[in-house]
Amino acid sequence: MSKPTSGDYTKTPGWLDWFTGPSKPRFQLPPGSVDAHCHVFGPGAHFPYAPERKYTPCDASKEQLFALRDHLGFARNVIVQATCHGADNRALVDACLASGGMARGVATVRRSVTDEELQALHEAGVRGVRFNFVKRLVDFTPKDELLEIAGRIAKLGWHVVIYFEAVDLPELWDFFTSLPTTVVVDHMGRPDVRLPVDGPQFGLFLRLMREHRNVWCKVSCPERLSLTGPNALDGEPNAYRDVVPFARKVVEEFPDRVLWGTDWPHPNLKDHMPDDGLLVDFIPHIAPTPELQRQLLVDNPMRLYWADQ
Ligand SMILES: O=C(O)c1cc(C(=O)O)oc(=O)c1
Repeated sequence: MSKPTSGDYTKTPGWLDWFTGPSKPRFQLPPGSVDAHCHVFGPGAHFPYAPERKYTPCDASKEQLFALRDHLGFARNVIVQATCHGADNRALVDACLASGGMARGVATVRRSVTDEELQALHEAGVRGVRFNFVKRLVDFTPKDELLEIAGRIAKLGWHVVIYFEAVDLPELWDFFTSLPTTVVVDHMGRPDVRLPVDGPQFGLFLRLMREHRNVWCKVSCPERLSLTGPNALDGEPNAYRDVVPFARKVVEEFPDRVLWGTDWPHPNLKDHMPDDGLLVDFIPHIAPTPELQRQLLVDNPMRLYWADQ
């Protein structure tokens, strides 16, 4: 793959660029698989980063994303608006439009968005909005504003993607369970994987999914959640073993409400940048049967993002 650039921007100190030589996965993805969580960053020279951003990344263009898709063997992408672009969805829309229908988007919008703008996003391929509660990534948005947005996008048949840390779930529970749409949780609600999979913290998340059948989960980002690895580098076939029991529990209990994505280009990783080919090799550890793999990678994302097909 071509190398990451950063144009006139100065990257956040310590920023790790995405890995330019991903291996070919050993795991053969089912035909039609969807990478249901990835981002584009800029390029900043065409699509400036938002003034209110909390980090400045290296660029990660649509061409580089689509090259990775083809290399890994995915058919489609769901591109999630990254916080470094704030509520300016131009890079996301540009990527969706350039994909020939093979990418859908999840946008970030403010209360001031007009119905015409929402309609234009829909036509570009946007099917959801993201509400972010991770304090190191965004400033607080009042819940009444988010509820108003949720009510408006529900009419378009869109869903809400939520990103939060496990310790904040008790406080956010009432808000999440009041949302009128399908709700997709990013990165399993970021559990602390040192705690037991059947303990109270992850138990609360499982309860959210058990009691609320509109809640879905991305069983993604083992590279963020893992504390003991081993990392997906240097041909490691069994990466991030400490995350496996958590993801596998969710896949096996809720096989029709799970999604998977690479999270490329992996913003804000601090200690290593994974080989995306080896990340794909993580999938059969959490979805061990062909049936579970097909649901996770094809049937579920197609139902949510390409419902018209
Ligand atoms: O944990 C993160 O730093 C992170 C950031 C973003 C974003 O900036 O949008 O998205 C993700 O999925 C994860």
